Amino acid sequence: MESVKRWKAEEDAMEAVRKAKASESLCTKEMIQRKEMEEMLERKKQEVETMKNQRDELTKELRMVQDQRPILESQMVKSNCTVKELEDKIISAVELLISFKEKRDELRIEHGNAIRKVEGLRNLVEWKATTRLGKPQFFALTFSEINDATNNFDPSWKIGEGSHGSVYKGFLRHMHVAIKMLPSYGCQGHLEFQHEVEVLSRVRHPNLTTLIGTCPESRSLIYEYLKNGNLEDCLACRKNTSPLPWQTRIHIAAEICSALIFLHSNKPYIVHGNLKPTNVLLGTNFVSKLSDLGISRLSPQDENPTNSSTLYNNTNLKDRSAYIDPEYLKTGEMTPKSDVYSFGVILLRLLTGRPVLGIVKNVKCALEKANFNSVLDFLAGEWPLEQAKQLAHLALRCCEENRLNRPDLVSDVWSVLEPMKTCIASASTMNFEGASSGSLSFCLSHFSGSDERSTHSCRWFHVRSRCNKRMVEQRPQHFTHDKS
Ligand SMILES: Nc1ncnc2c1ncn2[C@@H]1O[C@H](COP(=O)(O)OP(=O)(O)OP(=O)(O)O)[C@@H](O)[C@H]1O
Repeated sequence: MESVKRWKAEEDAMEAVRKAKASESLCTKEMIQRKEMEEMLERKKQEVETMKNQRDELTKELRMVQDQRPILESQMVKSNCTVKELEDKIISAVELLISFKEKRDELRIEHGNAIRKVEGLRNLVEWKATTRLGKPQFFALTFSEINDATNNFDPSWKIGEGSHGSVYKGFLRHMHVAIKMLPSYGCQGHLEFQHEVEVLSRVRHPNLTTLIGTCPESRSLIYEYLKNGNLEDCLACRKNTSPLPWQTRIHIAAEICSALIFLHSNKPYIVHGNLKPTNVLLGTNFVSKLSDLGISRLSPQDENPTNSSTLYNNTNLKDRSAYIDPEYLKTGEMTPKSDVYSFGVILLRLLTGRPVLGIVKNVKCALEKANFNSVLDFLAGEWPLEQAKQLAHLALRCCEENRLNRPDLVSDVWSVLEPMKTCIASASTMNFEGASSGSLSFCLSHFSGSDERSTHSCRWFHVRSRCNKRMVEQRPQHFTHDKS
């Protein structure tokens, strides 16, 4: 019994020791956990501290920014105002510039027209003076004068070479002249040559190149010098020439027509007979004058203009024949209607600027297909389409194979060209301030076939001129451009 009690007591003691050990290890574990928790807590505290610091700094910065905000906002308002002011200034400066450019263009055109008028009047006065005196002043010059005038025929003074010889620029008796050196006499005698030249020198018109004199010794003819070269070079923009505006082209067509009417109305009539763009010379402000009048009679080689191939290659020859009246080629008979044919081809060249070969066919085709715009020379600016078409139809009538179907220069051609020419001139001087797209269509709808054609076309051209200003701005002005 005793032993049982002791065993039980030992058992209890062992159980108590076990429990004590278990609670000791639990306590150790808890202490470790507590330590870890305390460390974590410490770390979190530090993090919170750092975040607090950052928050404080950010709050400080935010406050500073908030303090600056009204200042920045007022600065922004100020700069917006300045930008607006500058924009307004730029807009008004651009408007001013555009109006200055428009004014400048108007003045240039006015200036050009005024100079044209003066030139025309001067030529008229000269012509009247010479016809009143009965005989124009005509010089017979010596070879030595011609030699001096051309700086001993300096090759750099040579300005052209045609089928009738070379042309030199010269300075003679204080004048710029063009000296044409014709080939040898052939069958023509000295007196005959002199007589022929004197007859030619009496034919004077503002749109005919004036023959000033002759040098029978060297068989040369002395003409006034036209500083803007020939129409062919201008249409092809050779030698750095700028494209001719459509207004100038219409002027040129009218001037050629006027010179031809003058020649044809002579008794007996005079036929130019060699009309082509190289024989249309352009002087100051692009006033045009026909050259080479009667030259075929002075040149032994040229019975038929298509035969004189000495100086020409095949292409040139073909181009030349494109201006020749087909009836003349068939019959050998040259009449004023032969000039009308050549004039028609020149008019087509002025309108289209295209090569002469096939030009009649091309324009006919374009008109038939209602595609005329595609053949117009856009380099000339914005053509007035209806008027350009009217001119194209007229030109095609001039180019009729049958002479009898070709129009009359006075009643059919001049009657169309003259009002157009006048309108272009008046458009530049008229102060048609109310021009707008509305007035443009008004003028368009009233132009053709009206009794008031002249008035309407004046307005029309004026409006059209204004519409063309943008293009004109990008073009050097022919009216004032000195190309000598
Ligand atoms: N009076 C002039 N003023 C300025 N240049 C001129 C003058 N006469 C002729 N020229 C220039 O010389 C070139 C040659 O003229 P020319 O009349 O001899 O030959 P063309 O007209 O070319 O051909 P063709 O002999 O078949 O008529 C002209 O195209 C022109 O450029």
